[in-house]
Amino acid sequence: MAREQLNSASYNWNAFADRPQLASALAAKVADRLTRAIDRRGRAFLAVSGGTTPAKFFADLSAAPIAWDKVIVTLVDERFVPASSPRSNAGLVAANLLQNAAKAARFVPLYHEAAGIEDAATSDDAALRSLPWPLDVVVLGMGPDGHTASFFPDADDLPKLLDPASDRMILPVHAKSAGEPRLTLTLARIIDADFLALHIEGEDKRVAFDNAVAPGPRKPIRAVLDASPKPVEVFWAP
Ligand SMILES: O=C1O[C@H](COP(=O)(O)O)[C@@H](O)[C@H](O)[C@H]1O
Repeated sequence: MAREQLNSASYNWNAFADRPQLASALAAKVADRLTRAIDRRGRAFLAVSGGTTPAKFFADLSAAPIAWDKVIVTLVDERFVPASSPRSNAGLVAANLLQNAAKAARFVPLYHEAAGIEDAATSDDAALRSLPWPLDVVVLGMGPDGHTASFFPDADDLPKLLDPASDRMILPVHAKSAGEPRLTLTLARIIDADFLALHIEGEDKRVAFDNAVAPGPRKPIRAVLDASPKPVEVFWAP
């Protein structure tokens, strides 16, 4: 059900009675899109977000009976911390998604030891170029401030992160509100995806989303909705 058409893109609002039902539905949709990609091109390329929201969705997806050995999983963004850190998105993915059937997938992390975030982003960008772009599936999250990926409203160089014509895969992010330096997919790579979903939960995120799509100062999530050539599938539960 499309709640409203935006001035340059649209989104579809998929609301669920509770979070387990959302997790099950999103996992089934992502598994279906991955299988279609494998049927079409012999492999599938998935980018997922971290934070606190996706754990149940990851657990449901990890059990999906698909050809996980043909799936490459990477991150939409990463905090500049090792996988052993409780802040690590790679750690969240390892503990919740790369389990069960999904253990057979190939995981490509973003964090690696480097002199600094700029060096890490440069080497990530070079290393990830060999992956089978464009992404088949991207699942975004969103913070209460309207950030998505690591596109924080107070990020230095935010226009560069949000440039729909960027040829970069990965860029570094410095933002006071981010907690630590970040590595992020660029908006250009995100909107190239064959299937783009936004997974948000709770009344606070619904209000934040509604504020972001209302007229007014443009939040990063709105930049993604406006730039996406296809409707973004929003999955929400209270
Ligand atoms: O810092 C981050 O925040 C967003 C949203 O996280 P959530 O805990 O509010 O769901 C997340 O999508 C992103 O991957 C993460 O690095």
